[in-house]
Amino acid sequence: MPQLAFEIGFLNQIGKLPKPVLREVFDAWEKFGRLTTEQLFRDPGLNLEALKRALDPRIRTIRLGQMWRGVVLAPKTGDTFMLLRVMPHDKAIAWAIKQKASINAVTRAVEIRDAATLEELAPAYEQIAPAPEQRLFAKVSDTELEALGIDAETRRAVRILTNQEQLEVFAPFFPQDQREVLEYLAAGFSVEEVWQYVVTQNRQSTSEPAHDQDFETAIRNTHTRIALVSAPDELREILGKPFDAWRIFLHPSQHKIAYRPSYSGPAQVRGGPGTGKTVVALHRVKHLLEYLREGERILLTTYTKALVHALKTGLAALVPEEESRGLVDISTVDAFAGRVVAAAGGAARRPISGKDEGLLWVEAAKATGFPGTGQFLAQEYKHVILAQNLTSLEEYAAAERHGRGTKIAQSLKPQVWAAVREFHRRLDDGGRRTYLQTCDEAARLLAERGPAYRHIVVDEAQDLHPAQWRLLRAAVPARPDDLFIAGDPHQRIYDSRVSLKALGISVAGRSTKMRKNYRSTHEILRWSTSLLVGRPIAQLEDENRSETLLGYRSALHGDGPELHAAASDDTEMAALVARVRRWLDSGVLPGEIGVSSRFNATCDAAVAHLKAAGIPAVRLNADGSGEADAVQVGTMHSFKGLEFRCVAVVGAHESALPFQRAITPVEVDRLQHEADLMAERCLLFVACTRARDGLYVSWAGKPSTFLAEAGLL
Ligand SMILES: Nc1ncnc2c1ncn2[C@@H]1O[C@H](COP(=O)(O)OP(=O)(O)OP(=O)(O)O)[C@@H](O)[C@H]1O
Repeated sequence: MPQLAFEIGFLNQIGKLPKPVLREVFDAWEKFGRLTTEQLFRDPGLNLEALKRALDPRIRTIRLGQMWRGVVLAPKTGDTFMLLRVMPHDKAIAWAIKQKASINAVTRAVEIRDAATLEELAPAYEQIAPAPEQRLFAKVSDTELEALGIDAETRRAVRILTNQEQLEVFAPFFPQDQREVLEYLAAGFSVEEVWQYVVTQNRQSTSEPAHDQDFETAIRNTHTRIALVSAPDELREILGKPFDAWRIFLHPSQHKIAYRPSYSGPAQVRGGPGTGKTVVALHRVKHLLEYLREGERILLTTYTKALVHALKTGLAALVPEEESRGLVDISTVDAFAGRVVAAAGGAARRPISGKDEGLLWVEAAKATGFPGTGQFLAQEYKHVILAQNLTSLEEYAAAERHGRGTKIAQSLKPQVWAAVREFHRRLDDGGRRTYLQTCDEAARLLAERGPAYRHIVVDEAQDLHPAQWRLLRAAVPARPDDLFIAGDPHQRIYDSRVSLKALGISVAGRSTKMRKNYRSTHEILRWSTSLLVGRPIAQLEDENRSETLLGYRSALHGDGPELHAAASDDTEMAALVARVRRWLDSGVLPGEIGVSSRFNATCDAAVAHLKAAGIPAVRLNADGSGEADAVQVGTMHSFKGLEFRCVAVVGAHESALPFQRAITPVEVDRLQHEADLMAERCLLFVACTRARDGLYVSWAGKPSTFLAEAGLL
């Protein structure tokens, strides 16, 4: 029976297509399932039309109402058709006649290339190309390229390219699997690495097509880009939830990590923003649920409440069975700690806010006559005393102060310790406790009473403090598949420096890096990445090693970020309103727009201005819930882990980023000063990388120095 499969190019369009056109797609899909191949070709409603000037006679169009057409691959043999794109009539024809379909000889998957555009581009670049040995792929032989699936037609274009920028021009037109190979090679990976990271991933479990026209087999081999839908409800769900493409296509490299039967100990998945770490973490939970024994439970945990909300929604979509999901607790690490302490009947103590904690340190310093600042004490407490779980002056006196930039005399340590005791006393008197103290106590309780979970899956792991890691370590027995950790040190925005290795959590041999971004367009990504390029970022597993964004890339293309320099706060807000209105006018829904700023006050102002202009807008609740069909406005911290179709980053002025009050003065601690600056830079990076299709960055007066330093102005 014939069938209409869906190619990722079409799936990525779904969110932007008018609803009536999607209904037409649904009807067409049904028709493919109902008629014979012969009837399909003769059906006047469908009009499976061959195109006169088509480069590839197999590429045809189908009617989707009066104005729209679907571009379809109609192979000569077999009865599986493939919908590639949906466009208005003229555009569809213009696009369709330029495309060619082929089967990759190595991955055995179907690929589509814009052969006409490649032909058009090549001569101009050939004319300006330097000597062959100076070109981009000069060091890779034809045999090697062929072994990686680069066919002769692509090689002709490849041999002209001189640099990365030129590859970017050609890339969208290359066949998909081949494009990925070329991008990896250009990023400096060896032929062997590309084979391992890319080719073997894309050719998993494939059957050999019988001949070079056997598209039937090749379509079924193309797990990463083609969805075969068997039930109407399944298709309704796909068409109704445009951003859930990941549920259909877990890339093989993601699948391999998420569904590996077992890891012999803690495992880690890392990668830049939007590489699918959260998606992989959710799939890992699904996998672990399959094998969970009676009485066992899973903890899925992260840093912020907003992300907990997103994880709950994501897991509900992936694991529809409520009973199964009931075996997973989803909460922040702090909330988990609170539950452990409460369950043990510990005295109820209110958590103290960061601001009040700072004040308490100032008071403790004053009361004990400590000669330094409250800020120094707070950081010494967090990064040395709590981080290493030091419980006596003797332990503190003997401890290493790794990562601290100020030396302190041995003779001063008793004074530090006296201030710490005073701080504790004041907390006790007020019936208060810091979040990290609660984690510390919970870890101790679990160490006495035994672990609470069989598996723990951690998302956004880069921001957890050693005390939180100790809690997680105590909450799960050291067995295979105990901890699954997803994180990205480039997005470290809270001041926690952790080396998993130093905490006894070794992921050696079980750490995988993902490099392909599925969220943002290449243009947004390249711009945002400039903020961090060349700046050393410590790895999560071992702080003495650096993480890089080498090979990090996106296959999506679109507009680059739009920058706006305003003269005043008011004109900046007026420009924001105008920008949001343009997004809305182009069909973006209010809930698909995020507005982010460094400060709460700027967020409030943005909400007020948007509302005054009649645009629904809400502050993003700490728990991530809230009105779904309004523009979501939140601080950069609260945007962590989330994503929006369009993002406006406002208030990116010199006085806001970096925010001087968040930066420890050099004289208090040099290393801390640098770490704080980096966290502010990462904050801007996090905010910008939440955007899928549209990014807008504005400031009033002078722009943030981060923008100029990164060459982005
Ligand atoms: N294989 C895939 N195919 C298509 N889309 C994908 C795939 N994997 C992930 N995505 C989509 O990419 C986006 C980013 O995924 P996800 O949030 O898991 O990334 P992340 O690495 O956790 O990002 P961040 O670190 O920035 O929070 C999501 O919209 C997700 O649905």
